[in-house]
Amino acid sequence: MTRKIKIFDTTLRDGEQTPRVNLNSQEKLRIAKQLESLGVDIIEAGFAISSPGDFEAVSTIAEHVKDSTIASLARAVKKDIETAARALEKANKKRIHIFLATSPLHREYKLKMGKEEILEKIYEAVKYGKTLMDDIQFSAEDAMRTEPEYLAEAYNAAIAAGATTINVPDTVGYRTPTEIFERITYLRENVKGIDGVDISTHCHNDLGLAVANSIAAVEAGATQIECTINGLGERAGNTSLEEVVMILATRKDKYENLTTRIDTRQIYPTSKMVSLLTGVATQPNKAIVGANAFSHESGIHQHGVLANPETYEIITPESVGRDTNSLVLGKLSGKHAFVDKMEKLGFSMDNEKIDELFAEFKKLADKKKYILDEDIISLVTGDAGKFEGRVKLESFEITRREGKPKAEVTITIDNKEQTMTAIGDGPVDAAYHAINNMLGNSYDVAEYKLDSITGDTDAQAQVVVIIEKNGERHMGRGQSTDIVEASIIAYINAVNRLYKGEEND
Ligand SMILES: CC(=O)SCCNC(=O)CCNC(=O)[C@H](O)C(C)(C)COP(=O)(O)OP(=O)(O)OC[C@H]1O[C@@H](n2cnc3c(N)ncnc32)[C@H](O)[C@@H]1OP(=O)(O)O
Ligand SMILES: CC(C)C(=O)C(=O)O
Repeated sequence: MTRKIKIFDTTLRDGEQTPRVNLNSQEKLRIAKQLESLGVDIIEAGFAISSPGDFEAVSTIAEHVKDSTIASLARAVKKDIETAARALEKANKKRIHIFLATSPLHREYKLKMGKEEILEKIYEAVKYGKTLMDDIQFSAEDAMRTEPEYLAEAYNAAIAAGATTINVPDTVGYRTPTEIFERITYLRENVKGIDGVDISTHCHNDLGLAVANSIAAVEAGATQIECTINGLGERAGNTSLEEVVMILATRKDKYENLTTRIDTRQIYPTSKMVSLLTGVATQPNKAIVGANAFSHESGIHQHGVLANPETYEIITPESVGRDTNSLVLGKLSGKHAFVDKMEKLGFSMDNEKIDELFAEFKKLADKKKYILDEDIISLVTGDAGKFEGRVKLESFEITRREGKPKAEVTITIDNKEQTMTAIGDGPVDAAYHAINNMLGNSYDVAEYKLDSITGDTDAQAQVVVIIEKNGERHMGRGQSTDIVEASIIAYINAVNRLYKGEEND
């Protein structure tokens, strides 16, 4: 009998808990739309009570993404649950994800609650959630370090109150696959009504076992996997979506009865988009989506692959959306080829947006010989990341004076144009000095990261800058074929986000 495995993506919630990652609601919406095209069953869009920005992101996604169920996290607290329900009001399919920790450490030191009090809180919270919507998921935080008998009681309470999914997180990534298998088996044998609900797994990667542990949970009967694109998440991250999905898809001999709704051809574009928008690059040797995942360097391997790719490849690049011989676009390409490429990469948008992006594409094609898939993904991503703020770059010029770079930068601040020159240790440093002089402020650049989006010397660069003021950090991103321009755009983007944050305070 076929068993459908639901994919619950938490890139926008646990993934956003990755240190330094901070997405605005338009960026989150762009990712959510892509997750919908990917075929994700449930998108955890955020933690609505945590900030006005997260509330806005959850409600925007609820309004615009209709195929996937949209979920918001909530503590076992009435105001969290109410806020989650309000943010989800416009969703076609919605879920509140209520959590409460159950392990001895969390009970004693964090919650300062006894066992009975926790069981009551679980029951009350889920019961209250049920008055607001039908689909309620309950997670026992730190389940895998909780006494098995008590954990079963916690899930008994959640199911008795009406939970439709019970999630069994390995919150600190402590367990091994055998232990996960045994724990899920134990719960299946000891929790009342468990056959009528989905059993979910949520594994962290502290010991590098998140993917293996998720698969072990599924082998023991779990029907939902919680995961993130590129394995993003708190500390060492979560189960990576691309890896668990491709394990189930590739090992059909072993998992012939398990299916997911994921369109695997959307995996690579989604991974690239998330990496560009979050500013977190994937390591080259990352399974499935890393730059080297389908590269063959050594002679014996190359010989084998030329004779038959299956000698050294268990997955085809095409099956995960890494088209090796796809149509190359350039400055002479027309709109049909452009739209065709966008569709193949899983992006659907209205005609007005396509016209806008096509114009951007032509400008880029004037600067670059070939436009690769990564360039198209970055065009769409860059568009989502655009942030119209108080400060705008008009022009800049870099020259050298007495051996040092000199930047002349023109910006508008609240529509008033200003020009300033400054000298620096390098061209970026000089440009930042000039901008700071015009802003009348100097921000600490806590981080500056430069990545190339594609190869070649005419490649697009992505710069991520994090600036700091009064202990608060603001991330900005810029993309251009010119690294100084990308750096200036990223800095101005970060300043605009800082200003926006101050307006909201
Ligand atoms: C395992 C996970 O990933 S859980 C999700 C983690 N994600 C986040 O924490 C990001 C978003 N969090 C936030 O924005 C804030 O922590 C908020 C808005 C939720 C709460 O902020 P604050 O009210 O300032 O509380 P703070 O974060 O300092 O402490 C958490 C409080 O919630 C309590 N708490 C923690 N988990 C739960 C829970 N599941 N149910 C009920 N109460 C809880 C803690 O005991 C503490 O209570 P106290 O204030 O009475 O001591
Ligand atoms: C809220 C829960 C599911 C969580 O993120 C964890 O336990 O890691």
